[in-house]
Amino acid sequence: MTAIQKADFIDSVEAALQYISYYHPKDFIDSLHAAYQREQNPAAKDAMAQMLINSRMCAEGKRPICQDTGIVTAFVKIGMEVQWDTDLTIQEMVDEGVRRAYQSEDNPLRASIVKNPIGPRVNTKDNTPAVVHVEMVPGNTVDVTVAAKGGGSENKSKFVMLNPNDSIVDWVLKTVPTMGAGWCPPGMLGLGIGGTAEKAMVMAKESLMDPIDMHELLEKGAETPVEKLRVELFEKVNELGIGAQGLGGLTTVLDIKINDCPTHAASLPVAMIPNCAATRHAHFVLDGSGPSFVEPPSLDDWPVVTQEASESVKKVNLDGITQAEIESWNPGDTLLLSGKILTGRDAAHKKIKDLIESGEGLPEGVDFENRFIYYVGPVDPVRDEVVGPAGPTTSTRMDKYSDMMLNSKDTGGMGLMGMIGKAERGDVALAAIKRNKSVYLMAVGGAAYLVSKAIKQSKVVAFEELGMEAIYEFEVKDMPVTVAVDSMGESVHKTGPALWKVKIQEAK
Ligand SMILES: O=C(O)C[C@H](O)C(=O)O
Repeated sequence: MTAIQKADFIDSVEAALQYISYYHPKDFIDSLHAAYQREQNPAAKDAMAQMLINSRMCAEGKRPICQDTGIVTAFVKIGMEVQWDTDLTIQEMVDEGVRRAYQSEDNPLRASIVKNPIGPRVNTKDNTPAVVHVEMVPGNTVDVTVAAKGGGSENKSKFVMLNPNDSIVDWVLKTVPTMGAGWCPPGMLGLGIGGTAEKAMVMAKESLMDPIDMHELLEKGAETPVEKLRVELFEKVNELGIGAQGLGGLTTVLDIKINDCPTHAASLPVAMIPNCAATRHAHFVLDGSGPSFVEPPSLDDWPVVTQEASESVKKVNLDGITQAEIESWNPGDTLLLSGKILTGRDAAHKKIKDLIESGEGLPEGVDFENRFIYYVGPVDPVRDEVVGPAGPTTSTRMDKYSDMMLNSKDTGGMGLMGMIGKAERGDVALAAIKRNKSVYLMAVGGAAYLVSKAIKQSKVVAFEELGMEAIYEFEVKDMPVTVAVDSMGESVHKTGPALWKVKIQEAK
């Protein structure tokens, strides 16, 4: 029998979660770098450059790759000959490891978990609880894989119950374009095929814990039905031309992972969960000899990447920006923003809406008129930081507030001039942008530490009780963004993928 000590388990979970917050897996870096070198769309290539530069910065600075330091998922496989020396359950021990990792004084992570999902969605402040999957297996060790899963990619999970003779490929190729870019491609798609609905989803999630090996599979040649499906989906999903950050390009997925298992004769359950540019998972085994810590990588594992200056870079001062200047920007233009911006995301927008509808109005000192909003929930600062990693959240979730925020004050709106976030805007937002001759700018998701270096001042101006979802005022200098929707309502997230899908087809 092997006795596993509570402290060893908790210490190992804490260390692994800290590790994955700032170290990408090497297989991910190698695969992303190869995709970067292949990429022919300058905008997608620049996005991947920012991700790679950010990744190396995080490895050096030991600060989070993404401001969304995720909801923790743990797969715990307990050997049948294991004995526990603990007064806590597996869930309680994992949660204690999460609490310590996310409340670290040296590298604080972001508390992203809210209680009672249907309201009032109060933040739990310590990022617990984790989602824990426990299994009993033969042997005398405890095998643990932990992952930090961002909300942007998790929100794009899909499930379908196909008929036994339906085409999985057809369903995936129809579904992936509906997922937009909120899952921060390039990443991976994890599929769970078979079992029952819930079994398929767990298989899909667990498949994402495997290292990226598509390059090796292509070299070896696909032999089994699963390998053949992986290769077919890999090639055909990339032929969609969605590209990095949904800007259009050659690489949308770096790998396709598939777990499968027996299922009912009448069923073909298929779950698909994307993993994003912040792919974060680590594996360790406890054998009773003490805690198990993942070996830190060498900085030599990271390629040296520099950003090629784009010809269309425009330095922009948002303080005093004019309507004419906004209307001069074209889709795809690269801007370096300086000046003051306000932040706000899901919870803040709901509060603003409630305050307006109740007639109470905005808090003293909060005025969006002629301002820009940045959809972000930052990590708390540490040491001499102004703010922790602060990359964009998915803008699409705020589409329904576009009229409220963009319409002029004399028509009952907030009079906002522009929005900054990531991923595509839906038709409601595009119409509001066009009607108000506003603009939507895109910052790269998955380059949060790099983006934070452009933030020179930060203060909470409203809704402090919302934690990372409060309204902050940032002062930025040379914050890199791309014009994603211009004042005419043209969206690069529509034109880019459509153009590159054709280019890829023509090049075949
Ligand atoms: O929560 C965040 O900061 C980002 C989120 O993961 C998203 O991609 O929308």
